[in-house]
Amino acid sequence: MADMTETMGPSTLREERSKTQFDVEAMKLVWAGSAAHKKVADKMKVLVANDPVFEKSSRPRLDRKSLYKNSLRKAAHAWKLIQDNHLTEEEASSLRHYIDEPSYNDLHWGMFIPAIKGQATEEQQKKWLPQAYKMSIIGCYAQTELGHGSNVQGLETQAVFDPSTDEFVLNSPTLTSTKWWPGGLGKASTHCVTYARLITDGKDYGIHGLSSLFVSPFELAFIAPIRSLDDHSPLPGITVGDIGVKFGNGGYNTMDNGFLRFDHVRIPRDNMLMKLASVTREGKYVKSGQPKQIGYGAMVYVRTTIVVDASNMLSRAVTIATRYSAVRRQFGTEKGKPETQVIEYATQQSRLFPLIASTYAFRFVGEWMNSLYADVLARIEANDFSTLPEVHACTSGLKSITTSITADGIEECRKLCGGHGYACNSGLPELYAAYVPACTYEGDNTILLFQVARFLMKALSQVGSGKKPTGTAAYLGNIQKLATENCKITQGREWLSYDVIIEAFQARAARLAGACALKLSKAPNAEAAFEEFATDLAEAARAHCQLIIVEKFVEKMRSQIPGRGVAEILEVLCYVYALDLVRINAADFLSTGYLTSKQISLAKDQLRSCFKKIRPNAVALVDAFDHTDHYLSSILGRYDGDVYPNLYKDAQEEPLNDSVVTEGYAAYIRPVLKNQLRQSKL
Ligand SMILES: CCCCCCC/C=C/C(=O)SCCNC(=O)CCNC(=O)[C@H](O)C(C)(C)COP(=O)(O)OP(=O)(O)OC[C@H]1O[C@@H](n2cnc3c(N)ncnc32)[C@H](O)[C@@H]1OP(=O)(O)O
Ligand SMILES: Cc1cc2nc3c(=O)[nH]c(=O)nc-3n(C[C@H](O)[C@H](O)[C@H](O)COP(=O)(O)OP(=O)(O)OC[C@H]3O[C@@H](n4cnc5c(N)ncnc54)[C@H](O)[C@@H]3O)c2cc1C
Repeated sequence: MADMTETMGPSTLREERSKTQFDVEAMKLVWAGSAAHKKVADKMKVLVANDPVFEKSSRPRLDRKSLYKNSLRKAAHAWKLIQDNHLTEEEASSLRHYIDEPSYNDLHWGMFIPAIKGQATEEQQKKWLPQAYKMSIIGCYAQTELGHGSNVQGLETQAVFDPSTDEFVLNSPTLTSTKWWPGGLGKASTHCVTYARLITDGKDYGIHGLSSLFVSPFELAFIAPIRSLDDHSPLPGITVGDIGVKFGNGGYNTMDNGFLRFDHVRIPRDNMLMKLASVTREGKYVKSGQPKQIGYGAMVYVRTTIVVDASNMLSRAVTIATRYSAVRRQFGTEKGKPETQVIEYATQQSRLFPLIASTYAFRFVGEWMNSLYADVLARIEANDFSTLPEVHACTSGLKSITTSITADGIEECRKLCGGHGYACNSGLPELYAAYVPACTYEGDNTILLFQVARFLMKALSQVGSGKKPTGTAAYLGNIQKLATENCKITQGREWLSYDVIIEAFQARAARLAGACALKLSKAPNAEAAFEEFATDLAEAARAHCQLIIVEKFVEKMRSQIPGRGVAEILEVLCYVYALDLVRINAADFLSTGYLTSKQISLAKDQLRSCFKKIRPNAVALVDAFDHTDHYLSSILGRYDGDVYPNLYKDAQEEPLNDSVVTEGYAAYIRPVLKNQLRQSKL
């Protein structure tokens, strides 16, 4: 019998690690953001990995009911741990992160509570937040309906004020007004923040296009109790349930995305979240004076967290693909030598290394996004709403770009792992299934690019009237120069300059946006023209967002980065990130006339030379993400590289192999083999 224990995987990864040219421990700190964050993460990842309740490798084999029940068990166990160990908010959130399973908690903590914080008055917060914090109620965020998701103004659920009882009557007047998709709604939540058209004093305050005196173009938020706090049964007038199985095994199926219908359900007037607007005892609608956009605050918050999370999800996929690419060998046998590691192949590197670079790029833009969000919150507290449009554009655009690249990147990593990547035990199919809805939820990624495009068109029109754009749009103030002066480089090495890179991305973004603005300005109907040139506008928005990511990477590089060789290898990654975008978007750079084909060819040469610098550090660069084997849940991505014995072992544990002769043999195989199908009952 062949020796099943000895393989080259572990020694290969040991050798890879010995080639590292930078201090991995220092890089771990850069990745974590601070020593304090790292300490919390280290504690929580170990706590989760060592607790059998959080086992997850069997997930792809579980049927929906078992999967869901098991996720409820995990959520309950997590809550017990949080209470027993008096975990801080940061620790609790990190614990949930490492449990790595979509659950009602995501919506309760991620949207229900933020919506209350953002849209309830102080009095209302005092009433609802303590209950939510101690989880004596479980909440979700019920905005989307069967008929409308992107078009928030098209929502149909009604909240009609009845002054005779001082109550709102919530109603779902049509099939399409059924709330559809909210996570946690299907089976777990006792309450929801729901969005409805306010009708009071005979006027519909949700309908667009009436006299602006009466119209709030925003649906208003209400807290609706939906299940009994005694026995969890739906309350009178409530029809609620789960919408059914979703994409992939495991994946997002641990979540109870739900449907909900209101049949004239009465809630107290005070359940309307009244920070933005209120309804008086007499039924008079009163605006608070805060900008209407505050009503979309929960979305801004969640989009920020999604940007921050993208690097994490991509880091998992690239860790698996990088380690496995080092372990996997195909072709190239020289006498007496092992076959070539697939990571040596140029095409493998050109697909994999830019994804490692994107992971770091998204990490740094996520860090910046967090600070931008904290800044806008502080300003709003001080009644300064001036940066809200920019923050909305940034969260929308970066959510769109980072989730699209991450979802595609996870799938690319699966392909980089060949056949074994397709097996669930690679961890990649489930990661993709759980992640890919991020391209749709919290705003479809195309729709969100249009928000950026509108912001850019507005900024450009202000430039036209002499106003200087600020923040991420500041470069548009320089559009005259950016639109006329082309790139001057003649040598490949000149590409390795942050100024050259930033100017190239600014010029491309400014030229694309400028061309759109010109087309719109010539059109008789601005809205129709926006639709006609929507594809160009989305391209301009994408270019603007890529510029932001490049700029934030460069900003990081211009800060102090301690640790032997850390700044040096990050610099290479920064160039890989930017130059690969030049390669992918060569058509933009050429068509806008900023670069020549020769300059693009020089950029590709530099990219290739950067890959050579990444190669000896590739495994260490993903080790720096510091993921536990539990969190990765991937045989291909094991830290020790011991892939083949574990793939073999896992196959032995496959339930189909419980019986040597399969259960269906007598009924369905034997009759075929024996030509007895006509006599047998199927
Ligand atoms: C913790 C992680 C948990 C993850 C789990 C996630 C589970 C998923 C949850 C969900 O999916 S919840 C549902 C989310 N739904 C959406 O995202 C819907 C997408 N649609 C929209 O956001 C909006 O409808 C729209 C596309 C932005 C269009 O808005 P609207 O129809 O009102 O028209 P506009 O005229 O375009 O906008 C008016 C005005 O408001 C500004 N604005 C729009 N959104 C925001 C915002 N979020 N913040 C600030 N400002 C906003 C917009 O720029 C316009 O401004 P002006 O041009 O008038 O100045
Ligand atoms: C897993 C998951 C979890 C979710 N959780 C929640 C939740 O907790 N709470 C909640 O309220 N909602 C939730 N949602 C709903 C989600 O927010 C919406 O599905 C999302 O906003 C997209 O809206 P839509 O489904 O209406 O897409 P649609 O708008 O119908 O999009 C369909 C297609 O049409 C295109 N399109 C639409 N309008 C335009 C236009 N004007 N111009 C060009 N193209 C256009 C889109 O780009 C897309 O390609 C969840 C969804 C999913 C998948």
